[in-house]
Amino acid sequence: MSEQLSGSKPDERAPVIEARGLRRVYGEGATAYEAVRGIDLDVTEGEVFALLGTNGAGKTSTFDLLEGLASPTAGEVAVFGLDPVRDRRQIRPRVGTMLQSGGLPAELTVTETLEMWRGTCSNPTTVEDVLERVRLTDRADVRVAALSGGEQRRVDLACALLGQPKLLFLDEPTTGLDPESRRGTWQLLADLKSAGVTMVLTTHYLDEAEALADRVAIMHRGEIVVCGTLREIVDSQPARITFDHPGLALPPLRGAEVDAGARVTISTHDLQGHLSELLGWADDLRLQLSGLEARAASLESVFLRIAEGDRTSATTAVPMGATA
Ligand SMILES: Nc1ncnc2c1ncn2[C@@H]1O[C@H](COP(=O)(O)OP(=O)(O)OP(=O)(O)O)[C@@H](O)[C@H]1O
Repeated sequence: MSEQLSGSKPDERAPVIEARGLRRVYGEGATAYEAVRGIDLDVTEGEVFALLGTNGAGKTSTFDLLEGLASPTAGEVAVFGLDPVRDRRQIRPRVGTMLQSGGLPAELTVTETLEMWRGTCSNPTTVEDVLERVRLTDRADVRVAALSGGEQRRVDLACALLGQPKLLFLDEPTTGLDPESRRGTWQLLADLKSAGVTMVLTTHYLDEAEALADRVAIMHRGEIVVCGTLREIVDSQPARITFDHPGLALPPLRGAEVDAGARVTISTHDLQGHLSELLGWADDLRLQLSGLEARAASLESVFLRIAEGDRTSATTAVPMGATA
C-alpha cells in the first residue's frame, strides 16, 4: 500500500473513486520501470481533487488507470463502484475526459468536431451549449488547425463536457491558455463543481490547485507523498524565519540552523511567538537584523521540498495512515 493521508475527506458523501495499492509497471525484466508505486486514493461525490507532482511523477500513468485506459500491474481501483477496464461501457456515459493532447482532427471545423463527438455520447447537451461555456461561439466555423493552442485546449474541454458527465478527468486543463482564458476555465470548472460534478485534475500551476481543489495530493517518483486539504497541508508545515547571522552569540532559539553562507533559518510552528522572541532580543541589543524574512508555509514551499527530495519534513507534516 502506498503512503496516504490519514483522512480529511470533506464528508461522508458517496465514493466516486476508490483505489488501493495501485501499481503500474512499464516494460519487463531489466528494463521494467515502476511509474506508479502502490498508491491509495479516495475521491468523493462533488469533490475537486488535484493531483500535483514533478515531471514524470506518475500523474498521467495514474490517470490512465483511473480512466480504464490501462490495467494496474497490481492493486485495485473502482469508479462508481465498477471496474474501469472491465465495466468501461457502463462507466463511460458518466465520465468526461480531457487528455493532455486531444488529438483532434485538424481539418474539421470546431462545430463539426463537436458534432462528431456528440454522436458518441448517450446523453449529450447541445454543441451551442458547450461552445458558449468554453467561450468559443465566435470560433464555431473555424477549422481546428487554424485555432490557437489555447483555443484547441478549450475544444478539448468542450468535448469532455458534451456528455454532461458526473465525473470529469482533466489532465492539465489550462496548459497553454492565456491568463484571461485560464480564469474563464476556472470559473467554468467552479460552476460545474457547484452543479455537483466530481473532478480529478492534474496541473503544474499551484495557484490552479489552490483556486479549485478541495483536496490535493502531491506525487513524487510514483508515490503520493502528501495528501489533504490545502489548509491541512500548509498548516502542518513549519514557517521559516531567516536572517543574516549578526556575528554574535544568538539567543537559544529552538529549531535554528546556520548554513554555510552564515544565514540563520528558524523552522517553527509558532511563527508569532518565535518572531517576538527574536525581535525582543534584537531590540534589547539595538541590533538591526539584516535580511530578515518571515514566511508561513505555502503549497509551493511544500511542493518544492518534496521535489527537492526532502521527504522527511514533508511527510511528517501531514501524517500518513490508512484512509477510511
Ligand atoms: N509507455 C511508457 N513506457 C515506459 N515508461 C513510461 C511510459 N509512459 C510513461 N513512462 C514513464 O513513467 C514515468 C511517469 O510518467 P507520467 O507520464 O505518468 O508522469 P507525469 O507525472 O504525468 O509527468 P508530466 O508532469 O511530465 O506529464 C516517467 O518516468 C515516464 O518516462
